[in-house]
Amino acid sequence: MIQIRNLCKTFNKNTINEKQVFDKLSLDIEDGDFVTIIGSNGAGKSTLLNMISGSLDKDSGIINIDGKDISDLKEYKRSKFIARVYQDPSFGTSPSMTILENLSMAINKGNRFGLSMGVSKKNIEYFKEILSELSLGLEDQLHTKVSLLSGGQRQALSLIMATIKNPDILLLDEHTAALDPKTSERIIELTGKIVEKKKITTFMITHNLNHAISMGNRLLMMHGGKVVLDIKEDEKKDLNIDKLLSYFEKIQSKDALSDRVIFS
Ligand SMILES: Nc1ncnc2c1ncn2[C@@H]1O[C@H](COP(=O)(O)OP(=O)(O)OP(=O)(O)O)[C@@H](O)[C@H]1O
Repeated sequence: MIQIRNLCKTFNKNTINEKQVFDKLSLDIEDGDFVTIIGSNGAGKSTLLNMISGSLDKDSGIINIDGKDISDLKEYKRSKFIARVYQDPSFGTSPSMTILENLSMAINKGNRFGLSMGVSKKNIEYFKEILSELSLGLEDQLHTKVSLLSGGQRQALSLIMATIKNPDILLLDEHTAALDPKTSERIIELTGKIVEKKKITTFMITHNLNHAISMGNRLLMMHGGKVVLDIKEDEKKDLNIDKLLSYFEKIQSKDALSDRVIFS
């Protein structure tokens, strides 16, 4: 279980650019939850994932995972159990290396041995098996440099690399936003399959409301550094775009109302 308690984060403190993103944010996530996160620009979605992954330090607060506070643990230590896929397909892979080398590196992550240890005959067979499930023909291109792959192929590879060692937590930050609609659907489908098979606790930021509704068992809407909507299980199954848009409108009208109060 992930317990976030009283998380505070302000960028550029005591400067003209000071920006408070979180003021005592608290959130509980159950093991195996697949949480989709939506919200306006600047709502704090990426900052939340950055603080869970450790790429950003907290100001104060606690991030407990299975009862242990990890909020002071360095990012590289957290990466043993937290995996991440970014919006840019080039982030998760090494373009100058081959598919085989990338996968070998991923399967060796955290080991003290060089990547050659991962290039065993057994692993090659395993890599071919997982790649063939993608139906992208990558299993026959093990020696192809990743820089020659399309964005969708690279993102599929990034997902496989991120999850090959069965992380406890998977952070997806708009990981299909840079892909064309058809490829985006394929990567979403692959995401669903991997998460279901490996039972990984997953956070997926998306601006695609269809994906936010169709994927996962829980939906969070963030606004101004707060979780303003938290829809779980059965309620989420009943959700549709119209309902979600009406929630958005309510929140925006609340904002307009508070602006009016401030300026009146
Ligand atoms: N490294 C940083 N330095 C200064 N301000 C930052 C930094 N990272 C984020 N912010 C600010 O914090 C706020 C939240 O940003 P964040 O990227 O978390 O929003 P988001 O909900 O992911 O938005 P988007 O949908 O646009 O990606 C924004 O106002 C942003 O400008």
